[in-house]
Amino acid sequence: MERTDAPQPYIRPSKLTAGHDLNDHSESETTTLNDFDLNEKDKASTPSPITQRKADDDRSDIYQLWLESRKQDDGNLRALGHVRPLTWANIKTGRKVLPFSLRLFSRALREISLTRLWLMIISKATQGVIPAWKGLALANLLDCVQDAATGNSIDRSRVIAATTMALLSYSAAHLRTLIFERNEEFVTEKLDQKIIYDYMRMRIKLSPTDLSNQDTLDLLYEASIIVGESHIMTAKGQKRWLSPSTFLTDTIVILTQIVTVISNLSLLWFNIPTRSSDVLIIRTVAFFLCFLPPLAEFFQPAHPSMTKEEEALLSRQWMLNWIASDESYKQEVYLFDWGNWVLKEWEVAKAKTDDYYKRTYSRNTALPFTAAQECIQLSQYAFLALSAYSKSISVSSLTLYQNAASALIRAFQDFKNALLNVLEACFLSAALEECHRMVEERDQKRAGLLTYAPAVDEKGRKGMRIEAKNLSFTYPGADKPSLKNINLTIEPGETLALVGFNGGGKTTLVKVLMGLFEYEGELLIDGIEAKSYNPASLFARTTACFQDFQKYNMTVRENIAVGKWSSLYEDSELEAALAKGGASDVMGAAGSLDGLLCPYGVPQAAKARPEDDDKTALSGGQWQRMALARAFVRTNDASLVVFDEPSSALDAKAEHELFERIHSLSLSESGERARFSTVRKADKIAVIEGGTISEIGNHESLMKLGGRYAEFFKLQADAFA
Ligand SMILES: Nc1ncnc2c1ncn2[C@@H]1O[C@H](COP(=O)(O)OP(=O)(O)OP(=O)(O)O)[C@@H](O)[C@H]1O
Repeated sequence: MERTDAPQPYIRPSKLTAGHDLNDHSESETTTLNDFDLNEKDKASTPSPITQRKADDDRSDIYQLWLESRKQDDGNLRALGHVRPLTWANIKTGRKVLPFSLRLFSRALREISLTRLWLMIISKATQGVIPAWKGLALANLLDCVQDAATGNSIDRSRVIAATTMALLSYSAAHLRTLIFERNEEFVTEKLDQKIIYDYMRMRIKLSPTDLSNQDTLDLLYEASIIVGESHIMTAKGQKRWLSPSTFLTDTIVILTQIVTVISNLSLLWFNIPTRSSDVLIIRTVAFFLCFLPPLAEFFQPAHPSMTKEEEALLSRQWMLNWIASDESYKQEVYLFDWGNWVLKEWEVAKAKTDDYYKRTYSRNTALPFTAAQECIQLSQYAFLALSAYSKSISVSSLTLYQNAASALIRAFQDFKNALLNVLEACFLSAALEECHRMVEERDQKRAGLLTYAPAVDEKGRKGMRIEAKNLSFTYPGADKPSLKNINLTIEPGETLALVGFNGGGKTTLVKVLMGLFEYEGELLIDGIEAKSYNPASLFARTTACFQDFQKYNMTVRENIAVGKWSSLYEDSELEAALAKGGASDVMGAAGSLDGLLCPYGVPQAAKARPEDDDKTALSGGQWQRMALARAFVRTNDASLVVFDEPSSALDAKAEHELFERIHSLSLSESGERARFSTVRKADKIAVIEGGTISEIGNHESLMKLGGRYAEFFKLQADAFA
């Protein structure tokens, strides 16, 4: 990578410190340099959440089919993660979705040898024949017993043959497991791992913009179920977990059950020995009676669906459950004693979600069908008992019939459950395939974009030249823009500090300027529209320490190398970054660069678990220094350096040292005390209020203006006087 040792610009949104009630200032007091208010035309050009959703109508066929699978009879969409019922409409949609789902699985199956796959299919098919074989073997054995009981002569060879067949049939199931089980485990494990790995890769590639689109989030939620990360909600309100191999294993279960059904039906038709002339009647009636109980299953009406409000309350219930059980909430729950409130709120939410279950059970549609099944089953036995009474049927035939009938009922039940699972897996994997497609399509588009290379300007300065013209941004789902008509220029090597009220838009502006969000208006990097660059090439030239940095439960080495993974084993580089972040003492506390850090805060609590024994817990400020080291490790490659509230958890000495280092990066002037003193050294200072720049200039010009900046500066200077 090319290195830049020349001055680099940094954008430093400096937030006003607590203790000054600056939020009391009304918007009307704002001294506005430019008229940044949106006129009607500008408002029209700012994308509203609705126009964003409309644009999603252009989505692919997979997306449309996935959406169709969520449609309910009343026209509303089924809640995410709620099982689709087994209806003809869903089966038809499933058939259309199948080629897309198969694409996902065929990619994963390529990793598995065809021989192994065929072995699995054959072993499962043989499993389907075993119940019929067992039934037949038992019937033959019973025939021998009956002959013996009625005093007929015993044919020894027949008894031996029947016993051997019974033994073989009963041990066949165990033998099949012994021989093929490992292969089945291997195939499903490989399939699961490949799909989960691809899913992780896809999620890693998603940008913050992707993740702020509600439709994408919906797709991701359903995609996360098929990889076993999240659960599905059954019609009875129970949680169930699926795995990627569910699709394969349950498709094979369907095949197995088809074999079971065919083998048992042929057994019933061809192998019930009867002794009288009413053979055909008995066979026909017995045969068709077997179909009735399972058929009744398919005509059960679906459970009612949840309303939006019930769905939201169910999420609230889970959230409250999480607050009660997760240790990260413990401190506040315990100290503020709001555990009882959590329990009470859970009960309130539960009372409302109970309405759904009451509705489900008041319409217990399963009952008449279960009763019908039982009646049919009883009538089968009554019919057969009568046949036996009239000596139309033998004991062995009766047993064979009973075995075959129950095997058929079980097979239909398993067939139905497997079909339900395959159908669900089909829709969920379609959601996953759509996410893959989106990411692939975007990657292809990006391949044709420009690669950013830092230029040297006419004054010999390296770094990015950033120019924003009428830049606006609205968070997807928000009803008003967070940034409105921002106009500013940062020259290479220049420093910009952003100041303003909480919620003014400083972090949002920084993230938009970094290319993390899509925007309206123009953003030029070295004179070229930012959207024309491949974002990865821009990010390779950017470093940042975010306000909401992460604490990784990893080694010190890994915690820093997050900023530049190529330096993972470059000890001197990592140690230099630690020193720049003021975090050298962290290495001392952890023992070495390989010491494990614990993000849970309180060491005793963390060490309550054996796996946490060798971890080092850090203070808030120490974690912030680690995050700074992460940002500093890539400063040599960076043309844009961003610090968003880098000193919020630092003590006064550490803060002073940090800004000294930041200024040495950008060659700014030497510093004074406290936070605003660091801001005054920036080449440009912008005051952000209500998503617009209300003042921009250097410290002297803004002080002379006597506007908002001068007011902020005076307030903080007074606080330190
Ligand atoms: N993910 C989001 N979705 C919708 N709106 C958001 C989101 N994040 C921020 N906002 C809104 O954007 C506005 C600007 O927020 P931003 O975080 O940029 O402010 P800030 O100036 O950095 O505030 P602070 O000083 O408190 O960090 C706020 O009104 C906030 O409600």
